[in-house]
Amino acid sequence: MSSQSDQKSSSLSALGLRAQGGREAIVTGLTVDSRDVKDGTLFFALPGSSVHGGEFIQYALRMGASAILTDAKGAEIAAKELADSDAALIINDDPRGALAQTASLWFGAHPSTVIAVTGTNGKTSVSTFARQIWIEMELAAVNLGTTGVEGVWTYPLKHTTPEPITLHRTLAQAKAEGVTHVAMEASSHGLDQRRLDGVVLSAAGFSNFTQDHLDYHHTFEAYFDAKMGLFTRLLPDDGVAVINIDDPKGPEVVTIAESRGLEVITVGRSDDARLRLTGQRFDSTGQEILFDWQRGSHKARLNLIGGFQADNVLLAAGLVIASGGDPEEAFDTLPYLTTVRGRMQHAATRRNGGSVFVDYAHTPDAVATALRAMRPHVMGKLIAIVGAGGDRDATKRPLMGQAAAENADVVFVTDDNPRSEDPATIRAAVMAGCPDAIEVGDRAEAILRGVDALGPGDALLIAGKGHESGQIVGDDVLPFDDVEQASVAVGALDGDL
Ligand SMILES: CC(=O)N[C@H]1[C@@H](OP(=O)(O)OP(=O)(O)OC[C@H]2O[C@@H](n3ccc(=O)[nH]c3=O)[C@H](O)[C@@H]2O)O[C@H](CO)[C@@H](O)[C@@H]1O[C@H](C)C(=O)N[C@@H](C)C(=O)N[C@H](CCC(=O)O)C(=O)O
Ligand SMILES: Nc1ncnc2c1ncn2[C@@H]1O[C@H](COP(=O)(O)OP(=O)(O)OP(=O)(O)O)[C@@H](O)[C@H]1O
Ligand SMILES: N[C@H](CCC[C@H](N)C(=O)O)C(=O)O
Ligand SMILES: [Mg+2]
Repeated sequence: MSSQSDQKSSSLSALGLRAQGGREAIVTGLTVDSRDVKDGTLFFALPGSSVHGGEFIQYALRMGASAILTDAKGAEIAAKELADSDAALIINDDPRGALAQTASLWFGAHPSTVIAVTGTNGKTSVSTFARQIWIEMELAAVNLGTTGVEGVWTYPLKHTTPEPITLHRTLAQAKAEGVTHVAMEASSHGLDQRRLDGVVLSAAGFSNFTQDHLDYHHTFEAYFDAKMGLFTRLLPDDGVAVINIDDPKGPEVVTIAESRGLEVITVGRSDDARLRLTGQRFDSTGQEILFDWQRGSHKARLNLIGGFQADNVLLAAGLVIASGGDPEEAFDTLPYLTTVRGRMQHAATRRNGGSVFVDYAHTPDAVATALRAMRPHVMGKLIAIVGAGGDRDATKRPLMGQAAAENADVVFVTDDNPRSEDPATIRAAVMAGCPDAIEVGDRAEAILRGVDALGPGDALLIAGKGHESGQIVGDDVLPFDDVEQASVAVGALDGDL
C-alpha cells in the first residue's frame, strides 16, 4: 500500500538511506507495489513468495519512482533499466527490515505504550483483553490484529499483522486520535517478513505453540524460530517478556528471553508461575478464578465461557503489568471483561434450551481446546461444526477432524473459505480424521442441521470463522456470518421468523 495521500516529502538521507554513488533523491511516498508508484515514490522491490519485486522495477521507473530499494537479486533482474535511469538505487540485503525502519521514520510518532503477543492460538483474545483492561483503567487503548483496530478508535485491517507501511500509518493515526496504549498481534508471517521491525515495544507475550502455517514455514523449527524473533530481535533490552509457562515450549521461551537478560513474567498454572492461576470453577455463564501475584491471593469473576480464556486473561493482565500498569488496578477490571468477538461467543438459544456458540478454532489444538472448554458448561451432548481453509496448511486438516471427533459427540464437516481449492477435496481431508462425521458442504445448511440436532441441555460449537463476515470462494467473498446464520437457523426451526 502506498502512502501517496500523506502529501509529505523527505530526502533519502533524512530517512536514513544511502543510495549507490551517494545519489540523493526526494521521496514523496513509499510503496511495495509497483502499481501504486507515482512521481517521486520510493519503491521497495521485495523478494516475494510468488515473484521477486525486482520484476516490476522497470514499471516503477516508468511511473516516476525517484528511488528503488531492493536486494542484490532485484538489482540484477533490473540491471539494464536501473543503469539507464536517474533514480537512486539502494541495495540492502534485508530489504524487508529496511522497509520497516523507513516506514517507522516516515510516519513518525506512535502511541507511547505498544505491546505485542505471539503464539499459535490466543493472540486476538489476549490483545483484546489487554485493551479492555486498559480501557477499564481509563487509558485510551486499542487492540490491533485479526479483528482490525478495536477500542477507543476502530479501523479495518486486511492482515493480522499489517505490512509496515499500513502498520506505521495506523500507529501514527492512532496517536493522532489520542490513543496511548496499543496491544498488537505478532503473526508468524509478520515476524518472518519483518513487518513489526521498527515498532518500539514495552512488553511481548507468548501464548502457546502448536501446529499451523506449515504451508509457509515448512517445518515446526522454522515456525518456532519465526515466532521467537519477537524475543530475540524485537523486544528492546528494557522490555519485559510475559510467557505462558504451561505450554511445553514455555520454558524454552523463558531461556531465550533470559539469555538476553530480559525481565520475565511467567504466567500459568505451574507452581513456579509468577502470575499463577490456582483455582477455577465453572457455571453456565462463566467462571470464578483464583490466582496469586507476588505474595497475595486474588479472586475474580470472569463472564467468559471456556477455561482457556482464564489463561488468556492472565497473560493479558501480565502484559498490562509488564508495561507499567498497576497490578491491583488491573485485577479489579477482570469482572468487566467481555467476550472477544467470535471467540466462544454465545450466538443463539433454542426454545428447548439448546445453545449455539461461535468460535474461531482453526487449528487442531484450538478445535480440541475449544470443545473441551465447552464441556463443563454443557449438561447434554456437544455438537461441532468444523471445516478447514483453502490455500492454507493442508496437513492440519485431518488433525482438525480428529480433534473434533475426539471431543464432540456429533460432528458436521463443512466449508470454510475454500479460496482457490476444490471444497470437496478439503472436506475429504478433514473427513479422513473423523470418518463418522456428517458431511454437509453448504455452511448455512450445516448450521441449520447442527441447530436442528440440539436437544435440551445440548450445545453446538460452530468453529473456524468466528468474527469473519464472508466465505471466500475463488476470488469472491460471499457475505456469510456464523452468528447471524445461527440466529436464522434457530428462528426458522423454532418458528420465530
Ligand atoms: C504469504 C504472504 O504472507 N504474502 C504476503 C507478502 O506477499 P509476497 O511478498 O509474498 O507477494 P508476491 O506476490 O510474491 O510479490 C512480491 C512483491 O512484488 C510486488 N508486486 C507484485 C505484483 C505487481 O504487479 N507489482 C508488484 O510490485 C508485491 O507487492 C510484493 O512486494 O507481502 C504482501 C505485502 O506485504 C502481503 O499482502 C502478502 O500477504 C498475503 C496476501 C497473505 O495472504 N498473507 C497471509 C498468509 C498472512 O500474512 N497471514 C498472517 C497470519 C494469519 C494468522 O495467523 O492469523 C497475517 O499476519 O495476516
Ligand atoms: N490460550 C489458548 N489455548 C488454546 N486455544 C486457544 C487459546 N486461546 C484461544 N484459543 C482457540 O483459538 C481460537 C482463535 O483464538 P484467537 O483468535 O485469539 O487466536 P489467534 O492467535 O489470534 O489466531 P490467528 O492466528 O487467526 O490470528 C479461539 O477461537 C479458540 O478456539
Ligand atoms: N487468519 C488465519 C485464520 C483463518 C481461519 C479460517 N477461517 C481459514 O480461512 O482458514 C489464516 O488466514 O490462516
Ligand atoms: Mg488473531
